[in-house]
Amino acid sequence: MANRVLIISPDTEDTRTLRRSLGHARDGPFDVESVFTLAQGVERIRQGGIDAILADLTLPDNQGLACFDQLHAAARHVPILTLCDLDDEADAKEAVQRGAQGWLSRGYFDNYLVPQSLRNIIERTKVEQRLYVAMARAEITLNSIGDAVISTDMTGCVDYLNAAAELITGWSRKKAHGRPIAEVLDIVDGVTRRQVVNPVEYVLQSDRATGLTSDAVLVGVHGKCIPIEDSAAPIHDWDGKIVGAVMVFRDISNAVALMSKMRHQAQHDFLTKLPNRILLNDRISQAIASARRNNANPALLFLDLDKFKHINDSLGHAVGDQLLQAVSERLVNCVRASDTVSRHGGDEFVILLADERQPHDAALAAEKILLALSTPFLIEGQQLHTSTSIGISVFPLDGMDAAALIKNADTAMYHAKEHGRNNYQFFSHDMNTRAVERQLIENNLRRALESHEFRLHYQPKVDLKTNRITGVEALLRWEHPEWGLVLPERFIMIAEECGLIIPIGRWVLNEACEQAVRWRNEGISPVSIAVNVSALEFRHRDFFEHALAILQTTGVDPTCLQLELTESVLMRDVATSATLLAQFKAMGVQIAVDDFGTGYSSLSYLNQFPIDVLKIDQSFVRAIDTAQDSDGGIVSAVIGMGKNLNQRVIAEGVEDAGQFAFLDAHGCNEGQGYFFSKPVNAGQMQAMLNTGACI
Ligand SMILES: Nc1nc2c(ncn2[C@@H]2O[C@H](COP(=O)(O)O[C@H]3[C@@H](O)[C@H](n4cnc5c(=O)[nH]c(N)nc54)O[C@@H]3COP(=O)(O)O)[C@@H](O)[C@H]2O)c(=O)[nH]1
Repeated sequence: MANRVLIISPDTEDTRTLRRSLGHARDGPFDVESVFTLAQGVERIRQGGIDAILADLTLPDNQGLACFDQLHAAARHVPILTLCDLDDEADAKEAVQRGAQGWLSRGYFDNYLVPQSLRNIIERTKVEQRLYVAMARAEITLNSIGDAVISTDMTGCVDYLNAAAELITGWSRKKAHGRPIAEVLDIVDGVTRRQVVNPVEYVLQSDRATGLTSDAVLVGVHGKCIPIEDSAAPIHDWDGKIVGAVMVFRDISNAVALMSKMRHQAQHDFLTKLPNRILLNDRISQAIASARRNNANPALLFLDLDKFKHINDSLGHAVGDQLLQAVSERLVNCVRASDTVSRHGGDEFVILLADERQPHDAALAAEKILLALSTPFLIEGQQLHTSTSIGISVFPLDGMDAAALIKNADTAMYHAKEHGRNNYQFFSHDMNTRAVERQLIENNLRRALESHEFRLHYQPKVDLKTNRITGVEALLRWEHPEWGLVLPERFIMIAEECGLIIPIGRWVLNEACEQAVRWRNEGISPVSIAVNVSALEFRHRDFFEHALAILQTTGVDPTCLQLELTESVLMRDVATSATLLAQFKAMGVQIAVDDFGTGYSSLSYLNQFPIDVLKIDQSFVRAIDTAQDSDGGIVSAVIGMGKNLNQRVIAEGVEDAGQFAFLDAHGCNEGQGYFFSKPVNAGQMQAMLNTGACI
């Protein structure tokens, strides 16, 4: 279809010339219309269909630039060429500044140039129109999509953001414009939270498209962290030269949440929400790997609810399900957060005690569980009683991997069932015996104090030169009504582990002080009584206050009391030990280091403590005259050290005349051991004290 040109001119000659030249144009004629005034021109433009305008700016109803402005306002998207005299082109030039496409000089309306010029400007306008539409389409599309788009120039400064990018980053297009991309897109690693290289920077440097590492997190302007997924690509100009980069990214919070939900579902039991077998296996493998590094003994507890089937069958599955949920809750409350309670299926649960150091800890956990499940469950208004049988396997003794440990804990659980249910059994026979023995002792210890089953025996310490008794060591004995005399080796450690050593230790100190007073009242000259103090007692916050109270109430002379502490007890917290010892020392209480030589104390630290006595451990005394220490080098070294530090040295465990002679010859002050006397009861000790020598 021919292009339609509107001529607006009062000059009929100009109009005729132009009509002729346009009507006979070589590439096809134009449809030409003409009007005389601006008002007529504006009216025609409004009707539409005009492709180009040739306008004289000297019209009867308006002239010059004002005339052009009005015309341009009416025909914003129609190209205009103005007509002017050759010697009066100023307005025509200014009109170009205001939007005209050019001008034609009167008298030079060339038959070839005029149509050619009109065709050019009409074509250019059409191209611009198409470009405008394309840009508008792109803009609308970019602002309608959910993906965020951001582009930069070659310096990495932002020059465009779509609506989604504004929403995710929190930056408006206006504020972001010209800012460095790393400022607008602060991207960190989702796991380490460390800054990652912005993909746009990579693209600008490499001229290559790239994707972001997985786990990328965008930190928005208000610090909100949004997991994102993105890709970035270079923008090239016509010559293929890189001029910037564009990055497309999207908020994947929902996908991440969904994925984590699916992962959780795949690894957890639907009913109880506990970890399932898959997750348990994974945790066991992790615990084993860490146990190899840390020398730990993770343990597995395999639980089967006793008579659960009966409850399920008689009261229905809904009640059974609720019972399983309630049991799960109690189990979780019985263990540490670092342990894993899992449901193995049905009424079976497996618990991983991840960083157990001693198999005994597994027994304690099992007891706690038995106790927790012994309280009835209240479900749908009914009281339900259940119990559990527990099998225990311990790494590495009972298995080197998850499968073996689970299998053996399961086997042990069957033994527990055979033992009458509601109990636990270790897979290993030895451990079972030890656990049972330990439990038995702990249970009996708990009532031993109230039942007055403890006694003190005394062993004399003897001056090696004079053979006179210099003092006694109080040694605890337990007279069990059925087992007879129980030695401390069998129960002291258990008492420490369950905390009973605190009341027992207080009883020992009180009894020793009362005995010293009883002997004094019997007319025996004051004798030094040594009492063993364990780590837990020494560290107890009230240890000093209690000891002071005992000294005051019994009325014993503090200089007659000696506290025996091992090196390891002293070294555990040097500063606290020094302070505490200084307090005792200020009262006149004597301090002895027991089992000297078996610990790892630093001599410079030891020097900080107000020590009166060093007790050479029996193992060194025993080694005299044996292949281990044929010349008694260790013993004589300790004796020499004690002398230099002005401390008395007592040799423990002296059993024969050879040891006695050696110690005496090397200047050891005192000795203690079966060579002089075994520990004896208070009456027998009193008889010796009466004579001053061992009988
Ligand atoms: N915290 C407390 N610990 C206590 C208390 N009473 C004792 N103990 C500690 O228990 C360990 C074992 O004590 P016991 O069975 O009484 O053995 C002592 C002596 O009977 C034994 N001994 C003494 N002479 C000889 C000897 O010639 N040969 C030989 N084989 N054994 C001998 O040595 C034990 C004394 O050891 P020590 O305390 O190191 O002087 C023991 O570690 C006690 O400390 C208590 O009330 N509280």
